Amino acid sequence: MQAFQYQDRELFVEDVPLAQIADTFGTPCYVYAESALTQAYSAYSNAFAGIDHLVCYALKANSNLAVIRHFASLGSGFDTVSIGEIRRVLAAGGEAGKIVFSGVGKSADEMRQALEIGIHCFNVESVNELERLNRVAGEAGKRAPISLRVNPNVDARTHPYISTGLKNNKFGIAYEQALDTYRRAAALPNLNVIGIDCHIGSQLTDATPLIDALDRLLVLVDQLGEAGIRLKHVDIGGGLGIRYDHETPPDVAAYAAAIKQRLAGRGLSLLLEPGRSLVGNAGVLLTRIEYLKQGDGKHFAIVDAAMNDLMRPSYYQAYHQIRPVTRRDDAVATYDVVGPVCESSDFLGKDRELAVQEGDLLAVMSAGAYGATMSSNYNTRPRGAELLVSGDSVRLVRARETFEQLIANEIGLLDGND
Ligand SMILES: Cc1ncc(COP(=O)(O)O)c(C=O)c1O
Ligand SMILES: N[C@@H](CCCC[NH3+])C(=O)O
Repeated sequence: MQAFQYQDRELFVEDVPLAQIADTFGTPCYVYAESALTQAYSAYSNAFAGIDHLVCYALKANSNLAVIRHFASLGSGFDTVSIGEIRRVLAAGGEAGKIVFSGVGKSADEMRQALEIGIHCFNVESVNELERLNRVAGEAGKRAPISLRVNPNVDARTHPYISTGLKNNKFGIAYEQALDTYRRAAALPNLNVIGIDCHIGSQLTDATPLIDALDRLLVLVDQLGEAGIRLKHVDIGGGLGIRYDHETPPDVAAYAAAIKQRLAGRGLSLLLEPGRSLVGNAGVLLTRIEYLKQGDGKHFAIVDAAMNDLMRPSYYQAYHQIRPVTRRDDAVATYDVVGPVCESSDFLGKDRELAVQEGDLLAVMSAGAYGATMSSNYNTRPRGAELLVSGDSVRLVRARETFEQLIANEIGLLDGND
């Protein structure tokens, strides 16, 4: 079932008209469909059934506690990139033993806390990080479970800002240095070498580079085995794309089949770190048109959401479909849909054919991933509310920020600290 669809002229989320949500909770707001979260997760768990695997949802895509809790209830693990994200997982009821901790810049304090919490694995990205983790673990009287994030030097063929697996990217350990680095890791007393991982980029619309990357990791796994270093798992990261416009993203089942074939008989368990493909099409950004404006040769629909709410269009020139919440028969015109922020790059969509009037609601589609999590308070704009819909029930899962919250860390300091 499609989670967002028209019934007559009204766009619904599951069984609820989006217009009703806007009236009750105001705009802008993010609206998530629980059925779409479940469906996306099930696509992975069904496709990988039969092999030892753990889906570690990358919560940088959407870290709302209710979303995390839902995935935890489905059995998910979590890929995290800060102690803050780890604490979110715990706050939402996720299991510490199913958390992997990625990222190039883990601080000693983050390591200490993650060791105390007892996460499943540190995905280590450099030799210096390895040595720091060994020291911190020794001081804490622990042994840190580690995987090395290897940079397989594979071109993910995606937007350069979200490509991470080429040798000129900051991520991971260079492929040629991986064997040596594993030998060093195995010799450090406070580390327990359990895995290998990679993540080559995001919004991949062809799975071939992901499979190529896995093949390259498996060559290393074999070489490590010959050197007496036996790994328990391979973690192939995230990256599967979604349909924003006319893309045909890789089918999870076909992707799984290719992976299963390569892992057969190896005795390795599999970790995956999907983010976007679990949440992207489960959310929309709901916004209301404040003004229609006729420029010199341009029509603008000025809405109450902006680049601070959804930065993907201005940051990556990313395309999101924009749909009217109530369809009209009025004449269609071509609009740039823009926000109130004081930047020319503040747009949500360009040259969109819409039949709209002032006061109408628009739904910016496919906004469940890297929407709310990348939002900011630029122009002192409070972040909007977030709602989670299941059938005909609507739950407020993040309240709209208030002005008082925005200035809270400044107000007491206004007259200086002396
Ligand atoms: C280490 C790591 N794992 C997983 C992901 C999730 O990627 P995606 O949302 O493309 O599935 C990311 C983000 O790109 C990442 O950096
Ligand atoms: N933020 C990016 C994805 C980056 C993933 C993080 N490694 C996006 O919106 O597409």
